Amino acid sequence: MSTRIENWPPQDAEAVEPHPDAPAPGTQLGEHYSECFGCGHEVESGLHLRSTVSDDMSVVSTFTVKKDHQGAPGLAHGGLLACAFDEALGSTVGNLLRTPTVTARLETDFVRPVPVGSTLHIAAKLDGRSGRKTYVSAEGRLDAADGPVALRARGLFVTVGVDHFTTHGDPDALAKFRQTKEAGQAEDRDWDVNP
Ligand SMILES: CCCCCCCC/C=C\CCCCCCCC(=O)SCCNC(=O)CCNC(=O)[C@H](O)C(C)(C)COP(=O)(O)OP(=O)(O)OC[C@H]1O[C@@H](n2cnc3c(N)ncnc32)[C@H](O)[C@@H]1OP(=O)(O)O
Repeated sequence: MSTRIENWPPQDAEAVEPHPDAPAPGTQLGEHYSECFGCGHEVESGLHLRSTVSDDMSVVSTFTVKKDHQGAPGLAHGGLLACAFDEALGSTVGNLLRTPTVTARLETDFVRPVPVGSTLHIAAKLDGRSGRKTYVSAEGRLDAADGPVALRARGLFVTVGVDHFTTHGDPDALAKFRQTKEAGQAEDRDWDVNP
């Protein structure tokens, strides 16, 4: 299952269309869950990614590297950087296609070191879709939208039903997720498949 996807997107992928009710370019996306390590405000040492729709097919996110995110002294841990890309790519798919998806595959190329204190500007775009599979890729630049490229990533996200979360997730956490939504604390989430 884990063979590298050589052609990106693969030949069977079709052009992807954003959902008719996808948030418009310029919309700032809220956290999708307050306890999410990637974007949730309740996770003190989390990544606190903040994302904005840039066009029909793209979302830009920022992530500022803190001391808690170190691997080597003064430098971001690679796994955390991959996590930031997982969040940025997943948020792009989830918000522009308005469907629940999970990461099936994530490839990350680390191009240059990312120091503590720097801000990664991650530009992610939808590349194609084939059935339940959505292909999405991103570049992360240091300290500015046109700064030097520090990482590149590609992700395959698979659309799942709500049963994925109800079967495998924690009921209390799901209840909290729903309450957050009902209280309007996260972005509008009128998903096609609604938990
Ligand atoms: C109630 C909540 C609602 C949520 C809605 C909120 C949305 C918020 C909006 C936005 C924010 C989102 C931000 C989140 C960001 C972070 C996301 C994560 O980190 S997710 C956690 C990590 N990922 C997992 O835990 C998956 C674990 N894996 C699985 O559960 C399964 O393997 C799954 C679902 C991925 C696939 O299992 P199958 O049984 O459903 O389907 P099969 O047939 O195996 O795969 C479907 C197709 O995908 C291909 N595929 C699957 N895995 C592949 C791989 N590794 N490489 C290549 N192809 C793969 C297969 O070959 C197949 O392709 P063919 O349709 O036959 O052409």
